[in-house]
Amino acid sequence: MSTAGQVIKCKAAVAWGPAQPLSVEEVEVATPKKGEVRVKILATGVCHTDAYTLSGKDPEGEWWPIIFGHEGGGIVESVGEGVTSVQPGDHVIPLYMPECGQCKFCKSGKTNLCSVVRSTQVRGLMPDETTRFTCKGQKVYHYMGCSTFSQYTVLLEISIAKINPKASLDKVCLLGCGITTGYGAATKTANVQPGSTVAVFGCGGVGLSVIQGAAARKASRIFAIDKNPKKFEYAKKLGATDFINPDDYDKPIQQVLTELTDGGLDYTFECVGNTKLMRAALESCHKGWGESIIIGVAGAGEEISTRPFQLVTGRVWKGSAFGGVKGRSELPNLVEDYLEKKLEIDMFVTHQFKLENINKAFDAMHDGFGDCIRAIVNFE
Ligand SMILES: NC(=O)C1=CN([C@@H]2O[C@H](COP(=O)(O)OP(=O)(O)OC[C@H]3O[C@@H](n4cnc5c(N)ncnc54)[C@H](OP(=O)(O)O)[C@@H]3O)[C@@H](O)[C@H]2O)C=CC1
Ligand SMILES: N[C@@H](CCC(=O)N[C@@H](CSC=O)C(=O)NCC(=O)O)C(=O)O
Ligand SMILES: [Zn+2]
Ligand SMILES: [Zn+2]
Repeated sequence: MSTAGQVIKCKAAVAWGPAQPLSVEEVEVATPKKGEVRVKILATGVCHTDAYTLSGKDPEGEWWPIIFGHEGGGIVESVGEGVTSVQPGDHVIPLYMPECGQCKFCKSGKTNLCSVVRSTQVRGLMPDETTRFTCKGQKVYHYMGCSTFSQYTVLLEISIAKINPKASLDKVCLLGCGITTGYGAATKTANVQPGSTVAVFGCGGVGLSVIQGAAARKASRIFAIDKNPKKFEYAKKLGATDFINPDDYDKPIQQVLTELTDGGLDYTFECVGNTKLMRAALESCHKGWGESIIIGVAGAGEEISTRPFQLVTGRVWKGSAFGGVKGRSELPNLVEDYLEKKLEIDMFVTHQFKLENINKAFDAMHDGFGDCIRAIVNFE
């Protein structure tokens, strides 16, 4: 029976305040307005950025109660007025980085940072300054324009990538953030060249995806750097050639790496969110041309530093959001790569939970034993 045109009551994990466990509640999900789409979420990954904002330390995340989640996969349930690019039944990935195709950023051809709705999205609102969720009579805020920790969510049409329905949503949901971010950072932001040398600081879901991207670009040496040696098993399978635990050395990691690579690396990537490691990653780059890409999200108020001489002498510091990938036009190609077995995703799914146990998914992510790359919440 169609639910189009009706308010849907369903389950969602609601965050009522910072640093509290999520609470699975019945929520009401309003009908999609003009340019909006209501999506039934089948699976969602849990990303460190969800935990970061839940911790209360995200300067852009002060809106409670809120429904987190931004790494989902689902099926279109109904569409609002004027929506033409998707229809009920389409398989989709929500995008925290929209692609409107019209704004200054989209038209520049230089960036994926579509900014047309950012001012409302970071305040947990739809562009009309309202939300589509209520719970216990209270307004509930959206998160990163996605809110995938809900059985149903409302998204903007420009925040949806339509994908091949042959792909399992409980795998390709990871393209909604972690895998696309790392893979894109290597293949788009850095544009790693064949034969080059690469070092990846932090081998979680994001860093491992950088490794996969660097291997796809036929880098000659790929250093996997992590304090947790269990991550090296995954790194090796994805193409890393060298494995370094900084705790095994009594000198700075940048010195270790420059000595091992005749002066430094062509590309380095920081995939932890640690500002000291960001400096180490920059200073591990080769003089004259080495590029360091910051991907990790650092804590509020933290700043990066280095001697300006590091830049004067030709090292380049860059950042990457969502891997520089334009979600609507480029993400569906990654799904095709997955279906053609050119892109590994399955290996990243190390833990699965039902929505009722979503807090255990956060625990798994934080457990520190190194056996969780990505925890998935399955809704069905
Ligand atoms: N820019 C963007 O668009 C995006 C950014 N992010 C950010 O990227 C970062 C990485 O995400 P994700 O891969 O999911 O995170 P993980 O925590 O899964 O991975 C980080 C890895 O780095 C290890 N580590 C921690 N400290 C060090 C250190 N000093 N030296 C070497 N290794 C270290 C961790 O080990 P251990 O587990 O033992 O702590 C872990 O294995 C996060 O900050 C996240 O918020 C995520 C998605 C998009
Ligand atoms: N709000 C935080 C910064 C959060 C951040 O850097 N987000 C990344 C995506 S992280 C995904 O897991 C991003 O792409 N940001 C681009 C944007 O426009 O928000 C803070 O203020 O520190
Ligand atoms: Zn994320
Ligand atoms: Zn745009």
